[in-house]
Amino acid sequence: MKAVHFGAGNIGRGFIGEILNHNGYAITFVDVNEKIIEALKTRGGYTIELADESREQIQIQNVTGLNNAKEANKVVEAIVEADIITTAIGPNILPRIAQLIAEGIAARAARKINQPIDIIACENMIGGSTFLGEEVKKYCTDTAYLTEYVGFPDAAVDRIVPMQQHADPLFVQVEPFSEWVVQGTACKSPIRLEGIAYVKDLEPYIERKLFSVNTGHATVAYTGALQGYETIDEAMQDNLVVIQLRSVLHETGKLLIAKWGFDEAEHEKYIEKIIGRFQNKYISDAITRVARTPLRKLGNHERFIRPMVELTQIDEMPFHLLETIGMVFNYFDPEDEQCQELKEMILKNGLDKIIPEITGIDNQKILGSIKQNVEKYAYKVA
Ligand SMILES: NC(=O)C1=CN([C@@H]2O[C@H](COP(=O)(O)OP(=O)(O)OC[C@H]3O[C@@H](n4cnc5c(N)ncnc54)[C@H](O)[C@@H]3O)[C@@H](O)[C@H]2O)C=CC1
Ligand SMILES: O=P(O)(O)OC[C@H]1O[C@](O)(CO)[C@@H](O)[C@@H]1O
Repeated sequence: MKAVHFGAGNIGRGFIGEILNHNGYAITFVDVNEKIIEALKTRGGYTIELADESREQIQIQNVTGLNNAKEANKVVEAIVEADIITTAIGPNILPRIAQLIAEGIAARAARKINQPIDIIACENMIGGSTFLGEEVKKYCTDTAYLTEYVGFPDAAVDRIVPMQQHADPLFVQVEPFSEWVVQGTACKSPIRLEGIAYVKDLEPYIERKLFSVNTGHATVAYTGALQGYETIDEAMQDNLVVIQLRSVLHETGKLLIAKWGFDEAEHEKYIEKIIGRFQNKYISDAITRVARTPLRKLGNHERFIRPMVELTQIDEMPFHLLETIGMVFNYFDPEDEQCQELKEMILKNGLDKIIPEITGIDNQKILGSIKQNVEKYAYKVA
């Protein structure tokens, strides 16, 4: 059994690789990072370590790598031979790999491969695989083959894998918790992997994960940055940060319970578990990683804007989410291109123009509340 996985980064090696390998797959990782790809090619394996007191190590074997910038033809061949394709590359990068995936699918069609295949995007994003499917379709001439034999089931992937700084470029330390949920009804292949929960309706799961784990983690990052911290563990020792986190999670919790009928007591436990995960003393996670690409995180369907807007639609005013949104607009990491872009947009066009542009909101009352909070936290952009 063969898998092709795009993105040999933290979650790719630290979680997707583990599940695929556990199910007996030989994995071809596809990435543009030459150092990682070379190491995968020469060593054919790597180590995952659990970030808890056990420090348990899991050996991943039977892997190799391909550099899509230099070995596109080989990637096409790997897609022809694959039984499953996965990605963990970043939502913004998905359109950049769509053409190559389309070429691989065209090659499968030309060789009359009638074994259906699923392509699962494991990104922090609602509808990630569906989005990738639409991008791939733009490059497909034989859309009938695509429709019949290729599935793009959406997925929610949950495991905190921080930035890795080890002498071994492949070694990856991960939190012990993990969860991978896939929309089973959208699968074209009969393959079912151990370690993946296949569900009929993914929406409640992806929203619960994105609006709790990711909204929460990002809240810690932006509130922590405001307080001058550099790591999540530092920030989590500050009561003000934890109070903001808990308040935001109770706001999104209210929405999730009202919208999807999650049990209130169970959701409370879910929130507390997440807070415990952020407090993991065996992980030191950079605020810059969790707060990265703020323009993307301010998008209409993303972790802050969507729950905030939906809460207003059920007559709730999410003051804490609005505060965090104010902080995101003011967050600045000189190494992050999107921070630079956001800062330039604010300085050049002003808040009244850019807030609706970035968030996709047209409700004047909500726009006014956002502006108020951006101004309240205007500590860097001035
Ligand atoms: N790290 C985490 O804890 C989790 C991350 N995710 C999601 O997984 C995705 C990846 O995140 P990470 O693994 O943290 O990021 P990462 O930066 O560690 O990995 C991304 C990989 O994609 C590669 N890449 C970038 N552009 C490429 C291109 N054009 N072609 C081929 N490869 C390319 C990079 O070289 C890198 O190795 C994101 O969408 C993130 O939201 C989801 C759940 C957990
Ligand atoms: O900014 P992105 O790409 O969503 O990735 C960062 C996120 O990944 C995670 O580590 C796991 O989902 C979160 O805790 C964090 O918010």
